[in-house]
Amino acid sequence: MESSLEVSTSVQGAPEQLGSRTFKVVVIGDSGVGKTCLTYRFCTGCFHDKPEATIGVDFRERILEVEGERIKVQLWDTAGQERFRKSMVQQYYRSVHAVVLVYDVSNPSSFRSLPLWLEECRRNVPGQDVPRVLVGNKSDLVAAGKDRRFKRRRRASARTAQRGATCCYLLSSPLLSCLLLSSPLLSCPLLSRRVGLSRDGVQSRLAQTRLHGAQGSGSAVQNCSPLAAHGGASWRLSHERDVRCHWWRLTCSRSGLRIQDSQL
Ligand SMILES: Nc1nc2c(ncn2[C@@H]2O[C@H](COP(=O)(O)OP(=O)(O)OP(=O)(O)O)[C@@H](O)[C@H]2O)c(=O)[nH]1
Repeated sequence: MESSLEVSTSVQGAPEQLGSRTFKVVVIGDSGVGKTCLTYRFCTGCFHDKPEATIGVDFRERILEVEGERIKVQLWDTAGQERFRKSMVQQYYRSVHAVVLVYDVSNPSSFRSLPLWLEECRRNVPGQDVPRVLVGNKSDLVAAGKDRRFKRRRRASARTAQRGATCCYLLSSPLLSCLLLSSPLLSCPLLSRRVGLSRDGVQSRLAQTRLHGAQGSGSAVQNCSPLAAHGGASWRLSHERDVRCHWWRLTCSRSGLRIQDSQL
């Protein structure tokens, strides 16, 4: 198994602290959906020009400040190809704090695979309802709003995924909100406009965000996302069985990260 470690503290300029808490986040999804690019970008602030297929797992880390505390986010970028995962899968999920599921918005088959990935999660973290975040990557490959065929396909596959992903979180904790809304994203003018907040504003909203209720307990829907500030759109936290999923479509390209929201 090959692995590498890329540590970045530069994005927020926070020096690593001895004894800071570590959060393990596993990133899963079909091969080629962009897991390496996404995690690399998050940790280094740069786009990975020539990523190779991940063998086993690559580790990347970044220090973030959440509610006044410096925490270490350790991303496990796992191989999408079955032959490169093999018997390691159990290790990936050991003591995991959150799982990020990635699909490629231009590749419906990567979307249809989501229930299988969720099933893998369930098998490996039995009895634990870990937060799961769904990311649709490569939205640059779909001319938004123009390709009707794709939209129809996406709606159909979204319904399928919804059935499989009945317990999907989005922005399910301050940690994950920070993870996705941290400085590389906020430096993107489009997102700043959408959020309608300065970075400090976002951070302070995140500080007010609380994960409501524990795993699986009744209804836990809360208006919490900083994105709620944009145009009155209601972004909600949920882990109710039949609650609709909220999605981000995220583009990680050479020119930066771009984010679009949509509600299924
Ligand atoms: N157009 C576009 N291409 C992307 C984006 N993100 C990644 N890619 C490309 O998608 C290809 C696969 O990216 P990876 O990050 O290696 O995919 P992966 O999911 O880590 O793949 P495995 O390691 O095999 O599991 C590369 O050629 C990337 O340049 C994106 O947002 N837009």
